[in-house]
Amino acid sequence: MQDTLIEAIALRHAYQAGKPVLNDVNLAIKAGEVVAVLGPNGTGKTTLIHALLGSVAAQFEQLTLFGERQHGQHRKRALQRQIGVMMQVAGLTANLTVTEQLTLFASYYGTPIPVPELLQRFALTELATTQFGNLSGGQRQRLLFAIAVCGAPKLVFLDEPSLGMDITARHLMWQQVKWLRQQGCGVLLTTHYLEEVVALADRVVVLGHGSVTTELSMDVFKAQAAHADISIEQHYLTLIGAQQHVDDLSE
Ligand SMILES: Nc1ncnc2c1ncn2[C@@H]1O[C@H](COP(=O)(O)OP(=O)(O)OP(=O)(O)O)[C@@H](O)[C@H]1O
Repeated sequence: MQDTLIEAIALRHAYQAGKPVLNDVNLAIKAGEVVAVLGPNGTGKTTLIHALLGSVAAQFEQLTLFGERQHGQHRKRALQRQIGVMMQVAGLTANLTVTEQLTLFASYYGTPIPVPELLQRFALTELATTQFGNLSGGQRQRLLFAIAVCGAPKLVFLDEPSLGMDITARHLMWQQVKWLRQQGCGVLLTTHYLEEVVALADRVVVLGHGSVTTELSMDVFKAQAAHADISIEQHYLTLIGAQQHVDDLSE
């Protein structure tokens, strides 16, 4: 049986009293598994990652991280180090070069991935001496992804990692996610690109207004679409209850 890396039961969070963003969300990620968390804008995907990391004060019935029960917001440093995180908003020092950034972040870990390997894996070799402030949006995303995995984590949270990436960079990112999975890493991926979900995910979790509305394996997701003779995109729109809305707009 695969190891469960993280398991949350009845995760709840509200930024403002009386306005819950996460409502009793259950989520588990196993070693070597890519779980795509999907849902329309504002349904709580980023908040879910913050809640798991303890960067917001979420409540839960139970949260287990690498087999250890967690209490409140605190996460032990030793456990945090085993998690790689790439969030949508991440500021890095503008005047440090790509190599300097990677060297700095890798130095926080005991057995990091060597910087030359990171440069090569994330197609950053030609940008090695470029300062962060002079990188394009997609190049910054590649660097942020490399930083997220530089400590050879067991679990990775990727919040819309391919935002702004060109097609080549996106495919390169996919290869690296597949490589992480081969290493036994568990991956939580949020994305609005369904082709990415089909290429990478083993399991799909759909959030609607902060609750899990659908959870199914990628095989079942694809089979349901094939059975209904509709595209993956149409199937997803049906699952989130938006197909009728799209049909109405196109009439
Ligand atoms: N720091 C905050 N303070 C107050 N409300 C917040 C905060 N961050 C997010 N929210 C609200 O919480 C809800 C969920 O936001 P979240 O960013 O988790 O959604 P998301 O599913 O990741 O969206 P997207 O697909 O647009 O990235 C939204 O209504 C958002 O306005």
